[in-house]
Amino acid sequence: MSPIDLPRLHCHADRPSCARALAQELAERLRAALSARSRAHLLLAGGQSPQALLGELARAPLDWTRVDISPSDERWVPVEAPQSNLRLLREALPQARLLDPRQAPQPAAAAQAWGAQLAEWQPLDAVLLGMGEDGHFASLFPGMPGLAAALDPAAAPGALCGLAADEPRQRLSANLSLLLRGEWLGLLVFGAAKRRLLEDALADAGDARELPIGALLRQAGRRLQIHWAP
Ligand SMILES: O=C1O[C@H](COP(=O)(O)O)[C@@H](O)[C@H](O)[C@H]1O
Repeated sequence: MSPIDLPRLHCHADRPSCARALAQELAERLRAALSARSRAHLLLAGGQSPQALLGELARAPLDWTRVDISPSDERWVPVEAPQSNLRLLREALPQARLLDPRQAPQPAAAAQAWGAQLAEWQPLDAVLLGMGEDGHFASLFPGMPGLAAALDPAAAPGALCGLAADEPRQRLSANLSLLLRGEWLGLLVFGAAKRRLLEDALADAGDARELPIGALLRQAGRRLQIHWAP
C-alpha cells in the first residue's frame, strides 16, 4: 500500500471519547442523509467494541424511525440469544427500522435474501466495521471456505454464510463488495493487540497481508477511517 492510499488512523485517548467522537460523526452523516432523503441506511458491526457507541448514538437528536440499520454480520442463533448482533442493536436503538439477517429458515437462503435487501440500500450512507484479533472483520474469517469470493471487490454486492474457526455455529456476513458501498466507511478497533495487527496489515507486513483485514485496508484505502483507542 503506498502511503497515499493508507486508511486514516484516528487515535483516541480512551474508549469513551472514541465512542463519543464516532457517534457524533455517524449522527452527522445520518442527519445529512435524512435532510436529502426520506430514509437513511446504516450498517453496524456487532461484538463488544461498539456497545458504548450504541449508547451515544441513541442519545443523538435524530429521527431514528427514518433510519434503516442492519448488522454487518450475524451469528446463526435466535435473535434473543446473547450472541446475536441484531439483539444489541434492538436494545440500543429500538426506534430504528432494523433488518434481521434471518430472512429464511436456512442460513444459505437467509444470506441470499438478506444480501439482496442490503444491495437495494442505495446509497448506503455509512458502514462501521469491527475487527477481531485474528484479523477478521464482519464475519469474514481467515481460512474460511469461500473467503476469496467474499473478499472479491468485483463480486456482486450481497451476503454469504461465514464460519469462525473456533465456533460450531454458522454466521451470515455481508461481502466486501457490499461493505465498500458505504459512502462513509469506518473501522472501530480497541486495544494493543489489535493495534499491532492493524499496523502489520497497514505495512503489508508478515502474515497480516493474507488476513481478511488486509483485503479491507487495501480495497478501501483512504476512504476508510480507522478509530482506535487503548
Ligand atoms: O464476531 C465478531 O467480531 C467482530 C469484533 O468484535 P469485538 O467484540 O472484538 O469488537 C465484530 O466486528 C463482528 O461484527 C462480530 O460478529
